[in-house]
Amino acid sequence: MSETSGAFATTALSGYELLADPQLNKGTAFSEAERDAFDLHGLLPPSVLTLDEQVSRRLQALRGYETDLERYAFLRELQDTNETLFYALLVSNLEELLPIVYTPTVGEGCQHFSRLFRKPRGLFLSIPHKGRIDRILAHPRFDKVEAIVVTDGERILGLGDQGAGGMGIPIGKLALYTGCGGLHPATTLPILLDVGTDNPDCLADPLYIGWRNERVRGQEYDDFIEAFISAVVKRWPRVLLQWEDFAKNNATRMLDRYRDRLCTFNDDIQGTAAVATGALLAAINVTGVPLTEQRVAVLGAGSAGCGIASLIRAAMRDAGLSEREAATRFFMVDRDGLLLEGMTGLAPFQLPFIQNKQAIGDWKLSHPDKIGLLDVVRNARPTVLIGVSGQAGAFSEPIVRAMAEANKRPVIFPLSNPTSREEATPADIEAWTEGRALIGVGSPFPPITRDGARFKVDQTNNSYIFPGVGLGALAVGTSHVSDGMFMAAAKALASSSPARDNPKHNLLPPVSALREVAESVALAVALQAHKEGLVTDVAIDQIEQRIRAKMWTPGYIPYRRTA
Ligand SMILES: NC(=O)C1=CN([C@@H]2O[C@H](COP(=O)(O)OP(=O)(O)OC[C@H]3O[C@@H](n4cnc5c(N)ncnc54)[C@H](OP(=O)(O)O)[C@@H]3O)[C@@H](O)[C@H]2O)C=CC1
Ligand SMILES: CC(=O)C(=O)O
Ligand SMILES: [Mg+2]
Repeated sequence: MSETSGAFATTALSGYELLADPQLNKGTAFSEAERDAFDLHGLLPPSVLTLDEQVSRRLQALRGYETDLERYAFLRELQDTNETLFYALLVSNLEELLPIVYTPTVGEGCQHFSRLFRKPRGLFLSIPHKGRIDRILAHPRFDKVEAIVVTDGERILGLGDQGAGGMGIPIGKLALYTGCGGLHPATTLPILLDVGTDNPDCLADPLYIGWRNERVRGQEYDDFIEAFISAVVKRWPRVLLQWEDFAKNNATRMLDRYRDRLCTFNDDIQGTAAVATGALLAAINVTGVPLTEQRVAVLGAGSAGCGIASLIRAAMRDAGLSEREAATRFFMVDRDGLLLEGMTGLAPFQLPFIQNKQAIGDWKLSHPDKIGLLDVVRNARPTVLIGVSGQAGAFSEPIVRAMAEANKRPVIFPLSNPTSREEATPADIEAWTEGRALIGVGSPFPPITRDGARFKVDQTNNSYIFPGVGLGALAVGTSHVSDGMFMAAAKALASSSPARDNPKHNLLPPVSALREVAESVALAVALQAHKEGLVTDVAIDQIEQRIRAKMWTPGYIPYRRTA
């Protein structure tokens, strides 16, 4: 264990033990004095490097690999060996490394997790160990934990059930909490709730590292989650807990059940809603079509789709539409077509978004039995088309062309992840709309050509939101995370839109600016929490300073040895 006191840290570890601790290890950057004090001579090559030199060396090695999956494995290994160096490398190369640490490569990382697993990181809590959760969380290593990202691995990006391999996602999300939101790595904890898997490939794989069992469901699942949350709240009463990549039958249910019990939010529902709303508000500055005149079609009426619809609808109400009028503006298309009054089998969280039969009475339909997206676009003439279905290519040419026909500047956001699951590619949308669309994608794509120059389409991903929400909430110790805080985050994001100065510019700041984005989102979120009375012991004029003070910049500090 180590203690940090401003300019130096103390530890009783030495020699191999010190080098084996990723939170303390400096590798070749241990100074001569530290090598003397901690018995490191001989264990390290004699040359002492600076952090910058270590970063250059690792970057060179990283670039030498052939595939992104190899780069992912290399970075994970580095993270588990020397966290300071990992974050120094990440922070100084966000644009290049985010697609590896995060989407799309993290998806492959999850799919290959059983083969890539080397060293422990975070916690695997499995059903057979339900009675031991308190004991597992009690380890002193976790004393400093402030932020948890938890998944049960059932809906990993658009890749479906990855079982225990889903652990890659909380690890990746928390890498952004630190890399972008500045939370100290020792305060973050990724957790995989291993409740089994229904993925036949995992179950049949002799090397699968998870609990080899079909997914536990129903009361047994709920009891396990309850045991987990109770243990978490007991261990860290003020922790921030982010739910990530739960399947749609659990995501909203768990959020509703626990949002008043602890400081918690669901990233796929609320974080995605805020980035989509922020990007839409930014697009409105360009198109000039006010929120009160927008009509929104969403493909995929699951967690993300209904979360997005809910926040945009709240923004419409803020802009002056009545509740009833705002409700008519959404066209949610799921697997069985447009969500329509009278449909059976809808989930409770979908019910607020069903269309009225009368409202579509005069639609001309090519398939009256199942109203698909093309019929919706042709008839409703939406101004905005959002994809969160995980279905590659679902925004077909006729659909995109119909958007272009109905709108001077159609807003088209295929947001599914990873890259292989996007509903359309930016290049196709650009071609099918004659360059008139305002495009946002969930995962990175190569630049398109626009006006004869290379144009990098906005990665409209909740990574623009959750690091700032976590930072803001923790900096002021908010008791809960409210919907108002996500609206504040969306507006803060929109106000940092480069298109505000020049409509030809991007809707969102570049990925390389994610640290600045997190800081401004954090400020907006914390101010909103304060306004809503969710902050009790921080004065409003201290908030900005609190946020800055909370942001850790990767760097080494000297160590002193304790007995
Ligand atoms: N850009 C971003 O920041 C984010 C992107 N996402 C992405 O969005 C996608 C969905 O996530 P999430 O909402 O949590 O997942 P959900 O499973 O909750 O929702 C997806 C919905 O799409 C439906 N669907 C499946 N196939 C079709 C189809 N052919 N046509 C219409 N609807 C279909 C699903 O139905 P069924 O259940 O029957 O299959 C389900 O209702 C994922 O790819 C995810 O990576 C999510 C969060 C953030
Ligand atoms: C980005 C994200 O959270 C997802 O695709 O699930
Ligand atoms: Mg997610």
